[in-house]
Amino acid sequence: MTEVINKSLRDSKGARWGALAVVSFTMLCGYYINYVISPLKPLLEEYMGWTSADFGVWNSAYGWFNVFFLMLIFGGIILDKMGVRFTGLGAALTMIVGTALQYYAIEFPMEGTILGFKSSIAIGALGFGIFGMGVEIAGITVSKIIVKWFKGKELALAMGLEMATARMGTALALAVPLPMAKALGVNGMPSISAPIMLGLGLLVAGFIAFLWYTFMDKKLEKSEGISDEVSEEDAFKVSDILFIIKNKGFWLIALLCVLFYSGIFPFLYYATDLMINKYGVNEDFAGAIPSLLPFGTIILTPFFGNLYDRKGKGATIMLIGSVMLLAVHSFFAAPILNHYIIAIVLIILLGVTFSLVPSAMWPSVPKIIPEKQLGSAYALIFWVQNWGLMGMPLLIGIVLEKYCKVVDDNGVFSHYDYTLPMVIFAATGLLAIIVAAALKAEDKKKGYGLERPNMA
Ligand SMILES: C[C@H](N)C(=O)N[C@@H](CCCCN)C(=O)O
Repeated sequence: MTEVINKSLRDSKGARWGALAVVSFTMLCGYYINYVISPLKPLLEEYMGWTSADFGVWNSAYGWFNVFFLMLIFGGIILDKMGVRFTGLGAALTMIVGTALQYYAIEFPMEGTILGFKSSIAIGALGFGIFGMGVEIAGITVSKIIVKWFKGKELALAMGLEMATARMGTALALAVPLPMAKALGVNGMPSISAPIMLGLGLLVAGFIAFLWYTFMDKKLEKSEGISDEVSEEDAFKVSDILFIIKNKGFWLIALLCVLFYSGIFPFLYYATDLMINKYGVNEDFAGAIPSLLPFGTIILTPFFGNLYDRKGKGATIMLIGSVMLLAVHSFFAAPILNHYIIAIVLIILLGVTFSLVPSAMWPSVPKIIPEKQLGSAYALIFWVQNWGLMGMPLLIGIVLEKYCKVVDDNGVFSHYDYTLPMVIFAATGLLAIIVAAALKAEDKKKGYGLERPNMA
């Protein structure tokens, strides 16, 4: 007698890792645009008259719509109501529209001001804000997709691999734009918009990849006997938000997330400039040092994810990562430690830190929040995190402009002193330690299972 067993497509290794590869590529394209202007800061100041504060405004715009217009929260609700296919395609399209605006602002600089900002900064920042909305909603959508395919399996490894792939986009963005803008320049004038055009092309490719994923998603649901992407029973209800925000474990993860990521992502916006101003690295190579950070995470995030899947200890991993964040930024702040080799070592250590916390944090959320509320839970965490991603670049930009300009004997600007900004970044590490310790204690009390392996 032959036994017929209906297997979910999730059970096929090829199908689930294939789906992961496709959606991870979409994230890689988005992460490239996240950082594309960071290495261009010196060129933007020299050739387009930007100040550090302009740079800070542009980068903080990433969170404007997510934070003030609650677009991330709406995005999470849409995700739980409409499903991953609709939301993911919408997010990928939004990234393209936002980036087109950024390209326009850089390629066709405008005179005058809008709402007190230089016109080009205002238009470009608007574009970055729209892009930020798209890439964040894409991020929560992809997180939900990974849980859909990998729950009870290699969840943390899969999330680690997705982040690793996305970070290749970050590495590309830190290493390529400056040499590319210079190489494609004409008559000594660099082509600052060219790296953004490259990103636009990548985003279109990312959109096509996600379109491909939607077919895989349909197949998965068919294999599980689901005809409608969101069933009546699973549909999102407003009471779900109340359930999430009443959960102390959720708030501790959200707080740790905003503190930890405020010490990393905004730091990356300024890292190339830090290398030039503090460590005296040549402009042409300065982006290469921070780009080591994502490279390290590409290997280590899946490594720690796999460790979490098999051995557990998620809360401990997050605590160790937070301690390392404080240590690394404190060394960056120390004025006498200014040899570029120290910068390289610190960036590598920051890469380890940046692998530890995310590899344990994101796969821990499904241990605290049920799957049908996951879209909204990830969205709320991203929303809290976006306050930091928005506020921190602005704060650092203003601090640099007001308190960190060093002038030479003739009163001419010579360089930025990065001590104070780095002390601010170190403070995020200190606060993260306190929250990570509280999360570990809460896990012990409530039994979320953060210290237990993910795999059954
Ligand atoms: C910037 C974004 N809000 C974010 O936090 N991204 C995380 C990845 C979160 C999704 C994990 N499946 C990152 O570390 O890049």
